Amino acid sequence: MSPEARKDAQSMVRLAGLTKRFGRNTALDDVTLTIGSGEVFGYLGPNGAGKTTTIRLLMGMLRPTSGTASVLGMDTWRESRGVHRVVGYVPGEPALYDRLTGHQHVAYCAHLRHRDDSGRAAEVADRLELDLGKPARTLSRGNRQKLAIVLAVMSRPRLLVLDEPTSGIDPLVQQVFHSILREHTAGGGSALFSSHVLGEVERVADRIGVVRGGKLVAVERLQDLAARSLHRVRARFAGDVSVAEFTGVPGVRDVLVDGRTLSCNAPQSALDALLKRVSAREVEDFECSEAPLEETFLSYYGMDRADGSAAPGPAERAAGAVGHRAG
Ligand SMILES: Nc1ncnc2c1ncn2[C@@H]1O[C@H](COP(=O)(O)OP(=O)(O)OP(=O)(O)O)[C@@H](O)[C@H]1O
Repeated sequence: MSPEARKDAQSMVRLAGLTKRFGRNTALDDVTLTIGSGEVFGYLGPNGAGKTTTIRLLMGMLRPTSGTASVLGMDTWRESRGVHRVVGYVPGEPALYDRLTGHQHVAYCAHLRHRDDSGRAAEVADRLELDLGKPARTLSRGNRQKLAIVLAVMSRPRLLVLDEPTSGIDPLVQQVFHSILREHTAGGGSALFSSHVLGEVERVADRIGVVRGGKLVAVERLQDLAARSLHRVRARFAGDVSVAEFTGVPGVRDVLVDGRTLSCNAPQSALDALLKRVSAREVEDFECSEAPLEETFLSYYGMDRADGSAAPGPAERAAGAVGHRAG
């Protein structure tokens, strides 16, 4: 085995210069990334960024224009059958057979894989509070999503490919899903978890990657993002202040001044310098609180908000200024 092939077999997923064009539209542009054993990789990007294209390339449903995608050293296009044996896939819109019940879906998938996973399927369905006795056409969106999760995890795959798997599922059941995912990684399994918001992946991802316009613009460990967690600073002064008084402080971002009030975001490392600037003026009111991780993320990467609205302008300008390209 060549050193390159050995490296491939060690990493669960390996994307190398992966590019997909549809006519003149480049949906995915030179993406290079590895996902290791036991790792959950949160794959984030706004609508149309290239997440689903990446997943379809990974599942061998699309042929790369250039570059390669492999799972456990198997090329996802040329060796897709081998790849499908080790991957569990939860699509964004699960394709189910309307007339078949959950049990019948389980039996059908078990038949395709030549193995009986019905015990494991029943256990997962029970934990997700899903009734496997009902035909798919009678299931709500959230329950269809649960059935797709059961079908993906029941064979204990090495890799889970999850396309916004918890959309439509209530928060308590999402927690159950997260514990199923943790058990999967504790056993050495990996997951690629795609979403358009950090909130969906932040409790389970080890690393996050941000894709935008087909390019992987940043890859970062979630704990490093947490370490750079921003504080929201608000101050009201006795007289008018100017933006210029606060913009020069390294690390301070999203500075807004409205007459006598200042609002900005700052990592902990910038607080001392910022406070010295603030206290150079007469302060009437002051507030400093740690921002939720989602806000730190929005500020650095300019992603969509959970409610679908765009991130503010300064965040957009700062996007890509931190983090690093995937290697
Ligand atoms: N089969 C196709 N033919 C032509 N263009 C396509 C095709 N599939 C995807 N695209 C284009 O590729 C780009 C990336 O799309 P993709 O579906 O991968 O984005 P996404 O990040 O999954 O978005 P969303 O979050 O909305 O699902 C878009 O510009 C899309 O219009």
